Amino acid sequence: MVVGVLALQGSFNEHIAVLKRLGVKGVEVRKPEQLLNVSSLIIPGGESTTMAKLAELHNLFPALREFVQMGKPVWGTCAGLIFLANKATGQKTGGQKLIGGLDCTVHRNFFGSQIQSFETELPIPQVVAEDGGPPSFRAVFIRAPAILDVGPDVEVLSDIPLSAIETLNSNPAIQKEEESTESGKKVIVAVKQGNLLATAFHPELTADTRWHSYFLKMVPEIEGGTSDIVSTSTSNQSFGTRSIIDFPIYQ
Ligand SMILES: NC(=O)CC[C@H](N)C(=O)O
Repeated sequence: MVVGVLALQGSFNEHIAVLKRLGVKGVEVRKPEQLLNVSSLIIPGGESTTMAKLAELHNLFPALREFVQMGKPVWGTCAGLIFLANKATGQKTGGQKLIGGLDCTVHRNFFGSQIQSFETELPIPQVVAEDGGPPSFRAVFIRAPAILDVGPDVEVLSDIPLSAIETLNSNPAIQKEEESTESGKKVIVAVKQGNLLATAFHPELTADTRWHSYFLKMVPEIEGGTSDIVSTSTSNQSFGTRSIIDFPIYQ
């Protein structure tokens, strides 16, 4: 099995390059039938409105929604996060089509325009951290969205204090959010909900592969993925031949 990367637009090459560095084959997905050949999917950053139009053109929405609903691991980065959200605000007039499945409201371009893009160090979530690795990761936000609220099944992995982003104080969306956020003035930038992972930042643009490794652990078919589950199993079956329902991670 290989990891699919939606390759309509955006930073799909960069994701494929990181997968390659981790010894995993990433393949470009542009047509619905190509989803049948992949175990999981990364939806890259880019421009979610354009991506939605291209997905519509290629008749990808039914297959993408089915892929999500089947419980296959899907990771959306930035525009990919918007694409996976159940609800988006800050959209262009007329809205945009979303795959949905991720129970959250995402605000497009939350941190401002392209020139207000920024990088910052954020603490690495415990589940993503690796032994001996640095305690933080470089989070690259490019005209990024932020998650404003999440449903009960959504686990928050990372958030960011609005006060940390000085240049953004002039952004009306942030000011509004600062007023409405009760304590700590934070917005959410990374979440997990079952088979879905979403990040507002771009790990594929850094040398730190820990977010990709974390996603790969959600993909049982990959050699090395969920290895702790396999090693504690009493089964002698080889990793690659076990059925998906044998893996507790899918429950
Ligand atoms: N880096 C990105 O993916 C930017 C996302 C873009 N602002 C959008 O709304 O789609």
